[in-house]
This record gives sequence, C-alpha cells and structure tokens, in this order.
Amino acid sequence: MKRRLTILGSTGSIGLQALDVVRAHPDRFEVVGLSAGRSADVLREQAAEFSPDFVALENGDATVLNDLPCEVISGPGSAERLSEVPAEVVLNGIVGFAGLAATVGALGAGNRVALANKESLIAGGEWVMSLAKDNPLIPVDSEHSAIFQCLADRTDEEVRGILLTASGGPFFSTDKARLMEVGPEDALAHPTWKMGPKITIDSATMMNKGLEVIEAHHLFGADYDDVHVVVHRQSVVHGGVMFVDGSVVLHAALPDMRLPISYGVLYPDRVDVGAAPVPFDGASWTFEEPRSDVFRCLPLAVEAGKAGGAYPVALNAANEVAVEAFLDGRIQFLSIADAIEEVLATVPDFGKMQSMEAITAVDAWARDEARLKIERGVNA
Ligand SMILES: NC(=O)C1=CN([C@@H]2O[C@H](COP(=O)(O)OP(=O)(O)OC[C@H]3O[C@@H](n4cnc5c(N)ncnc54)[C@H](OP(=O)(O)O)[C@@H]3O)[C@@H](O)[C@H]2O)C=CC1
Ligand SMILES: CC(=O)[C@@H](O)[C@H](O)COP(=O)(O)O
Ligand SMILES: [Mn+2]
Repeated sequence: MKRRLTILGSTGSIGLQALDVVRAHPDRFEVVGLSAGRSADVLREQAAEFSPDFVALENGDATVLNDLPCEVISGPGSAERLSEVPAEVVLNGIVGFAGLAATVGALGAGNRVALANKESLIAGGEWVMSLAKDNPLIPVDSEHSAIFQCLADRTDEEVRGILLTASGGPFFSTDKARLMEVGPEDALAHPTWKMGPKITIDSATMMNKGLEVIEAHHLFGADYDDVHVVVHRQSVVHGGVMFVDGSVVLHAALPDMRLPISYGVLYPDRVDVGAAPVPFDGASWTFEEPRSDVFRCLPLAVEAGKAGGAYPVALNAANEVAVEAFLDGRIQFLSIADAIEEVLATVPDFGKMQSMEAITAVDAWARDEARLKIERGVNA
C-alpha cells in the first residue's frame, strides 16, 4: 500500500534525505505535495521527478513553476496551506519558528505529522500537543525517534527517565579562550552529522540539546528532571529509556537521518534505506557529562522550559536571531548565549500560549528585543 506523503521543506537537509527514502522505495509512496522556502529551481526539478499533486513556494519567484502539471501554491502561508491538503503523513522539515503554522495546519486538518521541525514544539508546547491528541505526532528528530522506539507501549509507571545523547558538537573539548575566537566555519564543522546551518550552530552551542530536552518533555510527558543529557561523541547511541527496575533500553544506529525519517513517515513499518549496520568491531562508546558552565545555552533552555508559558517561545526566537547574527559575523560565538539570557531576563507576562496569535506575539517581541540587544553590543 502506498502512503500519501507531503514533504514540507523538501529542498533542505531533511527534505532531500526524505526524497532519497522515497526514491529508494517508490512502491511505498505517493507524493502529495512538496514545499520550499526560496529554492524555486530545486523545487521544480523535484516536481519533475516525483510528480506531486501540489508544490508550494513560500518566498521565492514562483514563475518558474508555472508550467508544472500540478497545482502551484505561492507566497507567504504556502506551506501552511499545503499542510492542510489531505495526506496520510506530512513530514515537516521546515527550519525554525516558520514551521509552527504548518504543524498546526496539518494537525488541524487531521493529517499525521512526522515532525523534524522541533521549533514547533518549543514554541507551541502544550498547545501543539493538545492538537495532536487525536492525530499521531511521530518524532523524526533522531534522539526522539530513538526514545519513541525504546518506549514502545510502556506505561508511565514503568518508566523512570529519558536518556538524550548529545554529540557535544565541534567544540566539546575547546577551551573558553579559543571559543571567543571561533567563527561560523569552525562552528559549521559538525563532527558526526551533516545538517542545515541553523541546527548545526545549535549543536555547536548545545542549544540543540536544550531544545531537545523541551521537545522530549512535550512528546513523552516527561518531567524536566527526568530527562538526562549525556555526551556521547560517537553519535551511535541516540537515546534511551530508563525503567524502574534499573534497566535501560538504548537505541543505536549509525548517524544517518534516513533512518528516523523513514521510520517517521512509514511508522510502524521499517524499510531498508541502504544504511550500514552498527559495527561491533571493538570501537568504543563513551558517555560524559555536558559542560554546562561553558555551553550555557543548554541550562538556559532547560530553565526556560521549566518556566513555561512565554519563556520557551522567547528562547527560541532570541536563539534564531542570535544564530543569524553569528552566521553573519555580527556577534561572537559565546555572545549567542548572552543575547538569549538578556532577552529571557526581561520577558513580561504574556499569559497563556494557547493560540497562534499569542505565540506569534511573543515570538515577534523576543525577536525585536534580541535585535536591539545585539545592535547595542551584546559582546561589550
Ligand atoms: N538536518 C538534520 O539532520 C536534522 C534537522 N532537524 C530539524 O529539522 C528542521 C529542518 O532542518 P534542516 O533540514 O537541517 O534545515 P535546512 O536549512 O537544510 O532546510 C530548511 C528547509 O526549510 C525551508 N524553509 C526555510 N524557511 C522557510 C519558510 N519561512 N517557510 C517555508 N519553508 C522554509 C527551506 O527552503 P529553501 O531552502 O528552499 O529556502 C528548506 O527546504 C529543523 O527544525 C531542524 O532542527 C532535526 C534533526 C536532524
Ligand atoms: C541528527 C539530529 O537529530 C541532530 O539533532 C543531532 O542530534 C545534532 O547533534 P548534537 O547531538 O550535536 O546536537
Ligand atoms: Mn537531534
């Protein structure tokens, strides 16, 4: 049976790997829709190969799509409109807060969501989970896919905690003096994963792990103190579940996003995506404590998650602005955490985050605040 699949962000790292999965298993998929941000030419080529019913282009020049034999949606809100088109599964591979509207759109339309866009859960939190009550939300983030697989249908009473592994990024062993000098090129050199620029910088600051703690809290209903981050430099063990009897079930695979993507879109089936098996040839697996004194984004995120309400929304927005500023060479690497900390220190009472309007208002406020603080010199 073919699964009717929409891929949002088909021109990005997650999207391209999802299309590799479809290419490897054409008998398993019918492509309903593909969406891009600006890359109209790439989207056009993808449409020619995968014959979707719809393409959606959020920001680019859509005229090159005009002669495609499918419906073209273009302009702001395109991905959200595509997310609402009936599909058996919508893979959300959009980067950043921009993905929230599409997660909400897909869930509202009754479509199953395979979620790579973790920012949806950071900003949308309980509200998104409440929308997902009747529709499954399948995690695609590698650690959460791992944990989801380890949990299977275990009950809350059996589970003591969640184990979230972190690669430690390119700077795990770098001293603080050197971290004041590292630039975008250094930070984009992730040791184990090849990903888009935003998440790669998040991995280098360890904000990615902080966002993933919040993501695990929402997806699995885990208390923050029961989500344990451990640095595992090899990125082979992706996560685990700690049980009340003292045992831990771990998930291992070589670092290859085609695995969690294929599992997420074909759940509960598993297929061969051509990944190499985990070698048991004497290679060591190591586990270490995170350096939260240097990588302050991790504790900042956990604090924001615990505070709840507007705090995780503001954390996410400030982080997006600060990462962009770092990539543009406007702030130093360590100033990413400074900018976020300064924004979090001034969050007013925004009330409950139970609608797109409420969340968008906090997001816009925090972006303005972060830009102001960066302009005034967060490095000073
Ligand atoms: N890459 C990975 O291995 C992993 C990624 N994730 C998460 O998955 C998400 C995607 O990451 P990744 O694939 O690395 O990111 P990329 O930057 O590689 O790709 C982002 C995709 O989103 C599209 N896009 C960007 N802005 C908008 C917008 N405003 N509206 C609609 N579409 C937009 C881009 O389109 P275009 O390029 O055409 O402008 C592109 O297709 C992130 O949330 C990330 O944290 C999670 C785990 C692993
Ligand atoms: C592949 C994936 O899921 C990323 O989120 C990955 O976890 C990033 O690596 P870090 O562990 O360095 O954040
Ligand atoms: Mn991850």
